Amino acid sequence: MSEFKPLTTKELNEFKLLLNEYNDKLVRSSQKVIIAKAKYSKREITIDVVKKYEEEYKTAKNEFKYKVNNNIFVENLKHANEKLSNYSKNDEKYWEVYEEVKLAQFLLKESKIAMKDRGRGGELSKLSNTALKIKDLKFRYKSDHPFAVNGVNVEVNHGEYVAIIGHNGSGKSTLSKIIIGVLKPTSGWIEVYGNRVTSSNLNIARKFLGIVFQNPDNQFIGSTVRDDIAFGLENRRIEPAKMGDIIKKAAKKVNMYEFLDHEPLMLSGGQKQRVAIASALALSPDILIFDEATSMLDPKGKNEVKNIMVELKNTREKTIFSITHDMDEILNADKVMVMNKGELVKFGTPKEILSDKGFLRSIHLDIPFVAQVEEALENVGMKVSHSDSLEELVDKICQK
Ligand SMILES: Nc1ncnc2c1ncn2[C@@H]1O[C@H](COP(=O)(O)OP(=O)(O)OP(=O)(O)O)[C@@H](O)[C@H]1O
Repeated sequence: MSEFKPLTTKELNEFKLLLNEYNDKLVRSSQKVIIAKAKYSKREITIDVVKKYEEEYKTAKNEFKYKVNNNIFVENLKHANEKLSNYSKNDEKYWEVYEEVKLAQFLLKESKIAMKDRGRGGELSKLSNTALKIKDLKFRYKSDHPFAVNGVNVEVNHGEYVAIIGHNGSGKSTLSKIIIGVLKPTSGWIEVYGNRVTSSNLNIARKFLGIVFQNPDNQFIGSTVRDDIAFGLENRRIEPAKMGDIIKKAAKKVNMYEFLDHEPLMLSGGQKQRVAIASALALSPDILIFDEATSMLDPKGKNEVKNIMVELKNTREKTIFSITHDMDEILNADKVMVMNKGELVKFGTPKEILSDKGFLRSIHLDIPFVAQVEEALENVGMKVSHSDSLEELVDKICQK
C-alpha cells in the first residue's frame, strides 16, 4: 500500500472549488424544478418534464451530499495523529509530526467552514500570464435585438493598462458587464488568468476583479473612510487582526492615509474616487476596472484619479481596464481597444490608434488635445508627432 501523503492548503482550495461547483449544480437544478412546476400548473409542459427535472435535482443533491460526507480532511487528521503516536515527546521527529497534526486540524476546521459556505471561499489559481482572454464574444439583450457586443476577440497580459473607447452605444458597458459577470455571453467565452469563466465558478473568478464605478457617491456605506475600506474586507471575512494593515496600505497607495478618520461624504469628488480605488485595492484584485471613473469629476479630481491610475500602472502589479470618454486619458494607456457598433474595430498602442485620426473621426471619436495641436502644427509645416503630453510636445518644439 502506498504511503498516505499529508494534505495541504492546495487540496483544501481544490475541495472548496469542487464544493462550489456541486453546490452550483444543486441550486441550478432546484431552480429548474421550481420553474417546471410553475409551467406545469399552467399546463405548458407535461408532468414527465417536471419528473425529469426532479430526478436531476435528486442526483445533484446526492452528489453534493457525497462530497460533503467524503471529507478527506477527516482521514488526513487521523493519519497525522496515528503518525504522531509512533513518537515520544523526547524524539526530535515528534515536533515535526506535531506540526503536521496542527496543519491537519486547521485543514479539517477550514473544510467544515467551507461546507457551511458551500465552497464559496475557494480561489482559482493563476494558470497563465494572460490576465484576460476574450474569444468570439457575442451578446444581445433580446433575441430580436442586434448584437450589443459582436464577436470580440482580445488578449491582455498581466500588468497592462488598457483603455476602452467608443462612441455612445458602441458596447463598452455591455462588454464590461460581461467581464464582471453581470451579463452572461450569448456565445463565446472569457478566460481570467487561464481559467475559463463558467456560471459555476463565476463568484470565485470575480475575486480577480475590482471595480471603480462612475459615481463616487453611490459607493459609500461607512461613516469614516476607514470603515468604508473595511466593509469589503468584512464581507470577505478577512481576519480582523489583519484588517488594520491592509486598510493603511490601501489608503497610502491612493494618498488618502491622512483621511482615514474623515467622513467620506465630506470629501471632494477626486478624493472620494481615490477612496473607492483604495476599497477595491484592499481586496487585492489582479484586475482593476475603471468604469468611466473620472467622468463625474471636475478637472482637478480627474487629474488626481488619472495620476493614481498611472502610478498603479507603473508598479505593473495590476492589470487595468479603463472605460473612458476622456480621449486624453488614452495616452496613459499601454493599449487601446476601440469599440464601434459592438465590434472591436482596433486594438493597439495609443500611437498606432492615433496614427489614423480620420478613422477615429469617422466613428465620432475626438482626438486627444495634444494630438490636435500636433495636427495643427503639421498643417503649418511643423512636423511633431506622438507626444504623450503637452510638456513633451513643448520640449520637442523647443529642440527644433
Ligand atoms: N438594458 C438594455 N436593454 C436593451 N438594449 C440595451 C441595454 N443596454 C444597452 N443596450 C443597447 O446595447 C448597445 C450597446 O450599449 P452600451 O451601453 O454597451 O454602449 P456604451 O458604449 O457603453 O455606451 P455609453 O458610452 O453611452 O455608456 C446600444 O445599442 C444600447 O442601446
